[in-house]
Amino acid sequence: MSAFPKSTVLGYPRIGPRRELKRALESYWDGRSSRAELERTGAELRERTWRDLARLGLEGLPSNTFSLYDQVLDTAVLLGAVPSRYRDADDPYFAMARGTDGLAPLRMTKWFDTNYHYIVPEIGPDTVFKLDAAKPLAEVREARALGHETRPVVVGPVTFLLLGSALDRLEEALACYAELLAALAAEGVAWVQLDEPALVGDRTPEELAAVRTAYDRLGALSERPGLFVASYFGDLGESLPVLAGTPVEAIGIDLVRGAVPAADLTGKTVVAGVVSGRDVWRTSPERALAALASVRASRVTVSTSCSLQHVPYDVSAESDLDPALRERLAFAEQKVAEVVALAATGFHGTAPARPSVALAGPVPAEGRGPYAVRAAAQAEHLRLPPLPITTIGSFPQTGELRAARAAVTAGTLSRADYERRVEAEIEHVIRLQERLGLDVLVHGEPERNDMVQYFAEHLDGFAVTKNGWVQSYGSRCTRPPILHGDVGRPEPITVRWATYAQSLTDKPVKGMLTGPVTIVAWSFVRDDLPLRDVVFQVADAVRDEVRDLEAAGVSIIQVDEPALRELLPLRRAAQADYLEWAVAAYRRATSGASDRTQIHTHLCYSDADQILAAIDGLDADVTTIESARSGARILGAVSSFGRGLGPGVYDIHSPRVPGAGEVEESLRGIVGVLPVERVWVNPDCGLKTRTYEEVEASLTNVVTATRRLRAGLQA
Ligand code: MET
Ligand SMILES: [Zn+2]
Repeated sequence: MSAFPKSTVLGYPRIGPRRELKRALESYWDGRSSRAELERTGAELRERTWRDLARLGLEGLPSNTFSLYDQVLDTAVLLGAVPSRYRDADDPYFAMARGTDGLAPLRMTKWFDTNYHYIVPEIGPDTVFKLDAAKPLAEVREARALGHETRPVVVGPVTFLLLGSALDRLEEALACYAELLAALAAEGVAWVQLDEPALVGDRTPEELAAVRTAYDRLGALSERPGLFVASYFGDLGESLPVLAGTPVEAIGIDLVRGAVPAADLTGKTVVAGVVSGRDVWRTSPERALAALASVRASRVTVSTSCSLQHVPYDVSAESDLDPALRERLAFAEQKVAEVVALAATGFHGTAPARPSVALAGPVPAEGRGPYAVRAAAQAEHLRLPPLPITTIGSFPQTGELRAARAAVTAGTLSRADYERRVEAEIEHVIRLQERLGLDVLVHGEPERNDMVQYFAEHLDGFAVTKNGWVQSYGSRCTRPPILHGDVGRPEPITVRWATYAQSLTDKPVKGMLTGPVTIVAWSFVRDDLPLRDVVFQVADAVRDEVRDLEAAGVSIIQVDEPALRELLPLRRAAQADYLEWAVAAYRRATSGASDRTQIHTHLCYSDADQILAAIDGLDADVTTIESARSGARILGAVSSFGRGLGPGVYDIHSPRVPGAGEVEESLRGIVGVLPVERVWVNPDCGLKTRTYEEVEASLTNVVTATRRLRAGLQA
């Protein structure tokens, strides 16, 4: 077996430096281009990545890190775990990812504690595991034709099965992995990378036994490449001795989030993740070298802490950033260069001084009364019908609006003209909601490029990038702001749009804000202060905005926290502390409102099950929460909250329009579990990714269904 290369990365961004993949996907989905054209874009992006990594001097190039949608979905296809209902679709792969007219997509959720979303494998009694190794083999051959030997990367069996809640199918899955390893060996592949991020979470004895079985079994195969099991996003903990006891030759350890293991790993190669794949800061060479020098193993390879898919491509594309800030930054290209540079040294260095720790300011006194008092004051003031209908905030972001924003940046459209367009859009959205018969209206968020970036652009302490895109799911990308200094709110941000919208209608208009945890979770955050203190600084800025909205006459204010679950530490031991300060931050942001002001919060994407007590602790008057896409599992759990609840009645991630009957059924399910007087009717999430046509049809059906239920209530 050849030695593991001295430098590598666990994965690389794939959306394209100018989001080429996004454009190619959307064009294919819209029927403007063929599958062959899409494949061509994919091939160009792969070629470019391998060329760049080789040019930077990286030794170990990964392959199969490219994906047309998601690497977990690719693994499902690899193992034959394609539910039969998708097999006859025109394009089964995208039917699973996005749904079709007649088929709902597979469930999607967040990849560990990142803002990347993967497609949840559906493994049921009908699943027949059967290897289809076409994709990894094709990428190995494609790279070879370009002059690169590569290490295919595949999600490992334990993580894949845990994500699909099917660890009991280990034997069948292992048979496929064994066949895959044989096929790769026959292809002349020297190393394969099996990603097992699930091993950094708390694992039961049964799960640890599965790790042992899996890697003993795969390790015992006679015809196979070297096995590199990559962990990331934290410490391996109790999984490390188990893995170390199997015949795998190389183990990947995240030395940014986790500590250098005390264990002696002589006999193994340790692929040491010392360059962070989760932030945008330059690596401290002293800290990295100190970590590298203290690993006890037969061989140490320098690597990133996880795939670089979570960071943007290249700092040098950011000419507008303050040079002093730019100096501190490293995106994917710069991080590869750091890996190469570290590998070229002899791993000698000293530990750096610890960063100084700032204390959070005093927590503002709680201003709000108990829920019963608030609810009475709000009911009196708002006079809403039973089952009030609302939306989550955003309406479709039209191409015209995006073009207008680009024109302002380019200097070809004046700010005043742009603001008139935003107002016209707000008026359109208000009229549409009135016509459809919604009860609590929104202004539609047309002025926001993104729910976090927009606030970052208006707060001190943040910088925004031009090209710093990171894939969120499929073709969707976000451009996380960079929180690099102390946060402050120099002036009101949303008040003028909210009051303009309210001036157009007699129905209440909700003010829409992004919560402190979400703003921080979806930004790249300074690493010289404890996260909690950074979040509290943001919370104080949101608190100022809540106060100003209220003073301007806005009587419902929604503070979104879709990322509350995302920052939850993967290890249980650290979770309570996080949840305590996250909830405190939310209350700090919202508790300046009077009892008469109704505070809403919104959560989505996440498996909320683990953080229910914290969601309850937010003490929002109304909680709207994704429910339709995740199969309404959440209902029973939230029924104890005792305040307003809006479980989503339809999935907004798919272009499919739900029928009125379907919405009615889902609503009946909801009022079967929750007291009807507390139920709100709303979609799973905001509507910005949909078209007006879809939105109008869907909301029409939502109103029809709600009216049928209301009629039943009166009868
Ligand atoms: C990801 S949660 C989105 C909430 C936001 N208010 C919207 O409607 O788009
Ligand atoms: Zn949402």
